[in-house]
Parts: sequence; structure tokens; C-alpha cells
Amino acid sequence: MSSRRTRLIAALDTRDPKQAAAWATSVSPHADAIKLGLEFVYAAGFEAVEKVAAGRELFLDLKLHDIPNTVGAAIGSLSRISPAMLTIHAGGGSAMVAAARKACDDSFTLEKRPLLLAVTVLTSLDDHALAEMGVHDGAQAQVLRLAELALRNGADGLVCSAHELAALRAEFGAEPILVTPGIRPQGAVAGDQKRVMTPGAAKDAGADWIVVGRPITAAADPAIAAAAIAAELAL
Ligand SMILES: O=C(O)c1cc(=O)[nH]c(=O)n1[C@@H]1O[C@H](COP(=O)(O)O)[C@@H](O)[C@H]1O
Repeated sequence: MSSRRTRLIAALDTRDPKQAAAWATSVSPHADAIKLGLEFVYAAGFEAVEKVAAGRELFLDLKLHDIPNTVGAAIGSLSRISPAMLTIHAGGGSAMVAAARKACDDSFTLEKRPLLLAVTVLTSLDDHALAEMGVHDGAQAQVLRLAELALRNGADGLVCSAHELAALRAEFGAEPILVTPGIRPQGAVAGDQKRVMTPGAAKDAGADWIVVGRPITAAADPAIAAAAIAAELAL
């Protein structure tokens, strides 16, 4: 049982800036941060990101994965936006994670430096999908390997499924920020997510943040859906 406060990030996955702004307004009383990612950025651009995120805590989910020089330079290009959190893929390797951290340190003032979060194993992958990629010892072992690599090279935290939280806390302690997507309230459809958990169970397992998208945005009333998840986290 964890005593930490688990906070809610609402993933606003849409191409439409008006829709994203409307969702941001309706979920903001209940969510601690909003997430804008690839679908939104590619369709609407970074000016729209700035507008929707104005005055809010922004998780900018670009999942950068390229050679170290390119990733570092890309992060340098984000200094105008100053997201609170930024994602890279741990699978880019030690040098890429280190370049990302250096770019965060060099391109932002100390107060505005984004927290660098390394995605370990996507929550849409199960052990079978990992075996297809040559990983034969399962998601948890791969998450632990990538977590060690990412934290050693300057990541502030990790994106993982809630199923790996206990093993990560046992191995790396309370300090790393652990962010868990693949969250589904009881009875919600999993869709493409494979390693899923309810908000309350993720909280009990030690998540700092949970990321919830479609269970909020596809709900008849996103504000009510976000409020119900926030209430589950507050129990
Ligand atoms: O980095 C992420 O946020 C992320 C990592 C991961 O392993 N799995 C994952 O689902 N996400 C993101 O979290 C959100 C989950 O959305 P829903 O499945 O709709 O709740 C999406 O925006 C994903 O891009």
C-alpha cells in the first residue's frame, strides 16, 4: 500500500485544437496535468500546443527516439514551450538518453527544465509481442533493464505499466518519477492496451502519475469521467 499522492494526467488525443481546448477546460478541475502528443502535434502544430497548454501543467509526449545529436537538438527546439514533462524512448540507448538530459539542462532555465521521462516498454506490448522482437524474458525484465539504463543516464523518471511498479520501486526506490498509462477503470474497454490496471490499483502499486486518455475523452461526459478517476485516486 502506498502513501504517495497519485496524480492524474488526461491524455487529450485529437487532431482538433478546439476539441483539445474544450477537453482541457472540462477536465482541468479534476486532472493535475494534460498530455498532448503525436496526433495533436502533427495535426495542429506547436502554436496550438502552447495555446491549449497555457496556464496548465503540460506533459508533452513526443516519444523522441533518434540518434543522440538529433534528439538533443529537437529538445533544444522546445525551449519556447517549456513543458513540465517530456518523453523519450529508453530504447534509444545510453548516449541518446544522456544527450536528451544534457539538452534539458542546457536549453532551459533551472525552474523551467522539463522532467525527462523515459518510456520503457509500451503498455500496448505483451510478452508475445516482445518475443517477436527478440526479448524472451518478458515485459518486467525488459522494463527493469531499460529503467536502469535510463536512470543511469539522467532520466528523472520512467513511463511503464502499473504492473512493473512494485519491481521498479524495489530496485530503484522512491525517487524515480513513475508514470503509468494503460489505465482502465473497472469495466472500461482495453482497446489496444495490453498491460492494464485500474486507477486505484495503480495508486496502491506506487504510481506517481497515471495517464488516462479514451476512458475520459470517449466518455459521454469527460468531466464526470475525470472526476470519477480523481475520486478513485483520492480513496
Ligand atoms: O508515453 C505515453 O504516454 C504512453 C506510453 C505507453 O507505454 N503507453 C501509452 O498508452 N502512452 C500514452 O498514454 C495514452 C493512453 O491513452 P488511452 O489508452 O486512450 O488511455 C496515449 O496518449 C498513449 O500515447
